[in-house]
Amino acid sequence: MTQANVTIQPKGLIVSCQALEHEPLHGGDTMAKMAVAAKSVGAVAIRTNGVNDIRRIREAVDLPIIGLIKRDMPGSAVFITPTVDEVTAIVEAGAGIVAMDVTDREGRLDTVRELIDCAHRLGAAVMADVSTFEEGVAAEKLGADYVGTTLSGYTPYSPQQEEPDFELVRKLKAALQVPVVAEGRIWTPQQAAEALEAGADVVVVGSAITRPQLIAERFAKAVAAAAGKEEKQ
Ligand SMILES: CC(=O)N[C@H](C=O)[C@@H](O)[C@H](O)[C@H](O)COP(=O)(O)O
Repeated sequence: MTQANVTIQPKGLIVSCQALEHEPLHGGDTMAKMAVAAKSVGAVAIRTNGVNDIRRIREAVDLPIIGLIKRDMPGSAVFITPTVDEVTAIVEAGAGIVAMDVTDREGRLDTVRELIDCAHRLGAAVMADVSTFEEGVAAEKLGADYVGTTLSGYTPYSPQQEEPDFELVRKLKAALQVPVVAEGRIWTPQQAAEALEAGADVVVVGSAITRPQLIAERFAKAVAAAAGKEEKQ
């Protein structure tokens, strides 16, 4: 798959290496090390947040980088690459693909074209993070090079579920020309494989690989539940 100057090997695994400021792995070269680990097992690209991690990962691995900047904007629910300032910073830091919110909130679909055009002018491709089928269709029309299911479950009007949204993957694949990225709540290798069966061109896995506190939490909860059961017996 070639968009702008970037190629992502189809049917591959993309590892999202992200740690926000409040997370234990934030800072330094920890996410770059995660990216090295991902590359060592054949990951075809890395998705990451923030200028520091984009730069460090750019130096550490020669894989395509999907960059984003999460920024809270006062009075807005949009937080993934909200403005052209972030688009510019992401490309300058070395990402070849810019991920951004392309949801139907706060008139975003009317204003996001400026961000998409900006990324393209700078020579980068665009991954649209959407939450519904309609947003995916709109994203392709607006010029996005990839459409990902990233935000399904994170807008109030999209399905709120614990499982990945494979139904959205299926519907997008049937309607779009651009590659469809399955992303969000993929926790097991089986689910990653299922994403491809649903029609995804590539699969992004994040927390299940790179957020140890969330991985550990699942074990801790299972152990606590089992301990509770034993006590009752
Ligand atoms: C909703 C949102 O903010 N998603 C973010 C987008 O970049 C990341 O926090 C996720 O880790 C990423 O989408 C991968 O998903 P998961 O970690 O579920 O595999």
